[in-house]
Amino acid sequence: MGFGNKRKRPGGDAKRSKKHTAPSKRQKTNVGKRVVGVDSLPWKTVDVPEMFDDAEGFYGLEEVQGVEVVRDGGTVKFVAAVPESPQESEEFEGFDDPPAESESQPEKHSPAEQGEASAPEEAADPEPKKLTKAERKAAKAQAKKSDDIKEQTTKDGKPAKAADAKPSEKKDTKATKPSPKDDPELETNVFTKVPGLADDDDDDDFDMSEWVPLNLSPEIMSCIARLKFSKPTPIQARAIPEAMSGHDVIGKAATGSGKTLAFGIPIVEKWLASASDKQEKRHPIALILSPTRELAHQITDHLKQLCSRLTNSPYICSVTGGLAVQKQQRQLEKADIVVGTPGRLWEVLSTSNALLEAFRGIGFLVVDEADRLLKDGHFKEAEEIMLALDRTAPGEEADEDEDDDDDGETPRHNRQTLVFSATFNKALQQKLAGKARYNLMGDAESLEYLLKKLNFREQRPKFIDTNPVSQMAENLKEGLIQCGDLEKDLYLYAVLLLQPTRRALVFTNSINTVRRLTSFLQTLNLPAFALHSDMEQKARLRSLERFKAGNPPPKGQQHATASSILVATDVAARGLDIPSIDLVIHYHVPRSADDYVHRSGRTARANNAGISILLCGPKEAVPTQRLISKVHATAAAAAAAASRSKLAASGVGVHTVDIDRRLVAHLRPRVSLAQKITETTIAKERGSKEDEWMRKAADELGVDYDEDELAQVGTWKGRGSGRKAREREAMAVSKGEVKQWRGQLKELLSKRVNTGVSEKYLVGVDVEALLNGARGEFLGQVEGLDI
Ligand SMILES: Nc1ncnc2c1ncn2[C@@H]1O[C@H](COP(=O)(O)OP(=O)(O)OP(=O)(O)O)[C@@H](O)[C@H]1O
Repeated sequence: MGFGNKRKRPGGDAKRSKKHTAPSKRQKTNVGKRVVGVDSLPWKTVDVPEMFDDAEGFYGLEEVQGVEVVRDGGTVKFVAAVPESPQESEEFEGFDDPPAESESQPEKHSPAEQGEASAPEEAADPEPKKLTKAERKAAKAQAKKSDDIKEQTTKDGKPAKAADAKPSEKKDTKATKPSPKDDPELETNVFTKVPGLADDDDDDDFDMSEWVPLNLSPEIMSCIARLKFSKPTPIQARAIPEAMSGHDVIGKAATGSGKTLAFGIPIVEKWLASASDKQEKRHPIALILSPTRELAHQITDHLKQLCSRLTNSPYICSVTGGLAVQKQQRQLEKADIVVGTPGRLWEVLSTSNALLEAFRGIGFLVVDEADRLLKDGHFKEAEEIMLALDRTAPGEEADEDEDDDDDGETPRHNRQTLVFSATFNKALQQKLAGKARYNLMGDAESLEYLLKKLNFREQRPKFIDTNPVSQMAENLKEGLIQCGDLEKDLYLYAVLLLQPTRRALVFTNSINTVRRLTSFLQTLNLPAFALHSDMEQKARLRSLERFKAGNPPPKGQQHATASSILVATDVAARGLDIPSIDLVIHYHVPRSADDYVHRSGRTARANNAGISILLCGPKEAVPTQRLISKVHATAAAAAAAASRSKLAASGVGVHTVDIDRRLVAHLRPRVSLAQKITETTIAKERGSKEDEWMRKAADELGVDYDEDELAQVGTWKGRGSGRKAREREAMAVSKGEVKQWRGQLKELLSKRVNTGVSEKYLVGVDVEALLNGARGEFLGQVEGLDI
């Protein structure tokens, strides 16, 4: 019996009470009943029945079992069937004050509640835990270093202070426990497990020696061994020790280079150190700000994976828009690590002084994708959060130096601030690196000024730049296809068809183009899914699920196509870590060099190879040229300076991909039909929506709706009139005609494309080889583009 998901209607409870009042026999005999507050009911996240289930009731929806709804005068009260225990065995004795939340809420770190794989302490296996070989090895490697750890000093000669005493000195290494199951909480389960995550036994002989210099606790070493990460990435190797020594850190590293764990590991280490000290309710230890919802969920998931073998693990939750607020409020009350988007976080935090007060005590404030988060539409809420964290609570004594915020003195708070991105504005980089005057009081528009708002604890945060020469991932190959402005659909289709990929990500600059291209590719029988900010959150998450679920094409398949394609706006450009994306296509040239870096960075992650292809029309030639020179300027200069270097030998930057033009021409009939079908379908949908809107408007105005008259009004000749005219034309196409086109397209798609040269059929083109310099037929030249 489940009822009362988060969409329960006010007033609907009394009616439901009839349906749900009778507890089962088993409940009557085995459970104690008590009155509890609605927020104290043991809500459980509704599981997703199937991946693509359309049913209501997941993504943030919750249900509760064994609850009676009883009317008490004018109020409705909830009698929860709570499991009987020595402390909780009292029979229901009538209405009383609701018991404290802790009595009826699942345990703070219970796996069922958190979706963590770790077991609650009371449910611990009575058998002593056996360590895997890797765990033993990790612990041994760490023990070898323990003397050094004890004597560890900071550069200043002071004793190391972050994670002040190592958890390893305080905790029993045998406490670590392998985690048996996946996270059942769908909202944080959007991203698949880290590939290569092995069963415990496979950890045997896993060499962790390269992690030893970081002086991590045996628990964390064991967690990392489980993830099969044999060595820290450069940003991890440099940022983790600084953060663990208590410093503020600004970290810059290429896309896909492991920045999440660079801040995640120090946070979990500190939590482990403090968790062993305290029994009472803890304050949250870290607040992590992310610019997009998907990234917030991904970070949450990544940190949960890291902690998945800890017996006692931090409660990690995400707080983002598009999902149930009440659930997030409840989660925030017991969270140790919170990952969220600024808008929703501020919405929830600003309504509760208690929450705000709790968050004032955080040990870490992390700003991921800082350059985006501190710009765009996010800054206002991010600033509110930062100000609120530093503000004295109402009724609290104001500190004497209250105006510290602005005078550059040490701020009152005691948190560390960790700021990460693959891209920072150049002038700021120079300042952070100490090459220019360092003054975080720059003009109000600049990132420099916004960083000032972060109120670093230290005058000079540690700036770590692991990719000063090239911002692009090392194994990324970049190509450019020059084509006519109206031929982009054709070349997009050609690349997707010719280049075998497991997952391809197509970026556009507009939501309308995402809609059109998704429909266009689907019409061509390609598995395309849309992602943009105008979609409902549930649909966004589902698109990502579907994108990830695509299967690789069968081996030896002649017409190799991408197994799944995501068509997205820049909402997918930052941070998303989806395994096996091997191709990124920029359908539109990105608006900025940084956008290009981040978009391209969705492939070639964690040392994997990947290809980024830019489709460039004549009108885009100039911005493209600028963009490329900006992205590759430093690398080109470095290559020129050391002309015998490998980099110079292989050439720097973007190469033109010369695809055989005749091959592409053979695809034209398919593309033309698919374009006609798509445009007609979209125009009809839009038309009927507009029609409906006009009807309603006319209704409200009390005037007659005259379709013909309104159609006349729409025949103006101004801006957008061409599109309107095309739309009208498309709307006039009969259903029969569309059906006929579909039939023709089906016929074409069922046949292999004969390239006209004797028996030669269209087969995959090795774009990678083309990028390496093997030349196909020249595709066409765009004036003025000389790359
Ligand atoms: N030490 C490591 N060894 C191997 N893989 C790692 C290591 N650390 C992290 N990874 C993996 O690398 C991938 C990229 O990590 P992450 O998402 O943190 O990158 P990022 O630097 O934040 O990228 P972006 O700039 O795009 O946000 C993830 O799949 C992660 O699991």
